[in-house]
Amino acid sequence: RSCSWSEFFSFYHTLDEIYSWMDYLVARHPNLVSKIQIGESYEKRPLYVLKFSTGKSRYRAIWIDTGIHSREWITQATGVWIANKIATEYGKNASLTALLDCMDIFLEIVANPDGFAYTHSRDRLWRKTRSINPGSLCVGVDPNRNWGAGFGGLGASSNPCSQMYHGPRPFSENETRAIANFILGHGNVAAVISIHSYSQVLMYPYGYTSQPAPDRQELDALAKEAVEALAAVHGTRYKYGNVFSTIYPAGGITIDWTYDIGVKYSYTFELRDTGCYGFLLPASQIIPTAEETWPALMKIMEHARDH
Ligand SMILES: O=C(O)[C@H](Cc1ccccc1)CC(O)(O)C[N+](=O)[O-]
Ligand SMILES: [Zn+2]
Repeated sequence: RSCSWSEFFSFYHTLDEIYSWMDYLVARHPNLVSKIQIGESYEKRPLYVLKFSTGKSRYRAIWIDTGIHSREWITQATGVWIANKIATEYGKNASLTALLDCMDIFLEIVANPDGFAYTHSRDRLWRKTRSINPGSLCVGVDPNRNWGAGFGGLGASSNPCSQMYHGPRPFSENETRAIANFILGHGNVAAVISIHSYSQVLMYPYGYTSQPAPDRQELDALAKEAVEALAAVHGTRYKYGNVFSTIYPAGGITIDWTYDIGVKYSYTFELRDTGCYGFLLPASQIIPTAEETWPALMKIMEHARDH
């Protein structure tokens, strides 16, 4: 039985299957795709990032991460589909080709591999990293509260047993520190898109304060365009707005830190659904979810290229 790739994208996969597939993609598209390691997890797993680049020089870059919360399986699956989409449509799709002719894309599909492995082996609903908290029986830090912007503020907990435990200090986690160091080291990242699930929302800064972001007008207008492009595919409706007022206050989040270091186009997606299945979204919804997310991503990436 030949296993067609569309079948591959229709299923959730283990960490090893995704890492092997990354190597397959690189081997199949050696002039466009390469794999870099930005660090290692607490349990010493490699943190791999796929680089999509046509340029010899270092173009301005777009960063996309999926799976930073390990239980949000639709996000890693969407990351796999996005990687394949970029690799197979470069040279065919005019707008993607135009984008890659002057931008690089960096995609970290499994941003929390220790947690992801744990969702397969022990606890499907594990969210945090798997680092040991000294003096506590509770394991892990919330990697979306561990960033150095509004760290330890609203919407984060100092209790290691909490799902929103911010950790002992900013960037205490290998997994967040590796991304931050990569973005700072690259020095030319124009957009950061951190993909979560669920609740069907597209958000921009801030989460740590109710103060409006200086660029909120532009970020809001772009979010509106993006969710309209998303809805046009399968009719899925997203809300959009700043984190603080759209969902809840949250200090120490990825996009507040990237925005505050100067990455204007910092966004977070909360993919399907709105609570019917939640984190246990059926695999039958992987391809439809990825298909509708793609035009929204393209809107943000093209805008970042042009501004
Ligand atoms: O609380 C979170 O970190 C996200 C919501 C969010 C996402 C980005 C920035 C601030 C908050 C919700 C979720 O994706 O983690 C789903 N959940 O609550 O488990
Ligand atoms: Zn999340």
